[in-house]
Amino acid sequence: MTGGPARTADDAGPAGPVLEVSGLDVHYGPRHRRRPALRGVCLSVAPGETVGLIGETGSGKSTLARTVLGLVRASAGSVVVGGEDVTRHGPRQWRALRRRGVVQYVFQDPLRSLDPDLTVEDSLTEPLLLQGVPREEAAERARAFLPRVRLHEELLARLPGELSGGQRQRVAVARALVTGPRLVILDEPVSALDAATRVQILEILKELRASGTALVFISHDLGSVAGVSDRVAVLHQGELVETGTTHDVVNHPRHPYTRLLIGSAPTLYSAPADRAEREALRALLRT
Ligand SMILES: Nc1ncnc2c1ncn2[C@@H]1O[C@H](COP(=O)(O)OP(=O)(O)OP(=O)(O)O)[C@@H](O)[C@H]1O
Repeated sequence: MTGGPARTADDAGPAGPVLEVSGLDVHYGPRHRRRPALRGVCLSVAPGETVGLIGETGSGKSTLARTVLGLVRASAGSVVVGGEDVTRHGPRQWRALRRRGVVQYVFQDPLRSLDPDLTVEDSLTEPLLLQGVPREEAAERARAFLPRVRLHEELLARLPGELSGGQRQRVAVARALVTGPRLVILDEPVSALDAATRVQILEILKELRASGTALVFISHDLGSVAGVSDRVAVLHQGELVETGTTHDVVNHPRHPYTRLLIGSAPTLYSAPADRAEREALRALLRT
């Protein structure tokens, strides 16, 4: 970020975007074999908004999530989280940001989001304790959050390994949201779940939208994000090719790749669902 006094995540006004990604380039590999994973990505997320980020495998979705979480370095452009430019943050600054609970995350595999040695209760109270909430109040707030993710109190004493996949993911969602962060990045949170559990988690996410936390919901499947998201952003080969309200993107997709994605989504109505047109769109994308 250039110019103006340095701002921190705590003094950012509530009206400003909670996430502002501008002209983001990310490369992987050694200098002589650098390959671009993201090119010129711009994405803005307002407080309390849910944005679905979709794209097929290898399009750069996880790279974008990991860059926003400070796990991957940007080669160019900027990432501003809660008003704080985090693009050049080092590990120590990131630790401080995570400690303040400005941004949280949920990964596809809940075992990656949860410490296998912490009980459900400890997993839920830990982020609150890190923020300085007294232990008793933290335990109370963790307990009070359980109904919002449809978990029963009797699970509080269990370790992640003693839960079903769906229960684990609900704990991961609760852990990410219990502190009321400004922004939560969910990277394929339902992809590893069976159909019934997927629907349950999607319903929970839909209800949690009212909490005021902004969600970036990443998926290769437009059908999963469409029911939950206010807006949808479409990544194709490292570039954001389309962004719009979910209604507009689903009903009037402008980019051929978006039309292809919609045509491939079995649960969505779409004009180009016809195989011949899909093939024509595929050919267009290859040129
Ligand atoms: N650590 C890494 N080192 C080198 N290349 C990587 C690394 N991580 C990802 N890539 C490459 O960057 C590109 C984008 O990968 P990314 O994982 O962001 O895609 P994605 O859309 O999340 O895919 P998926 O849906 O399969 O998770 C791919 O070409 C991938 O091979």
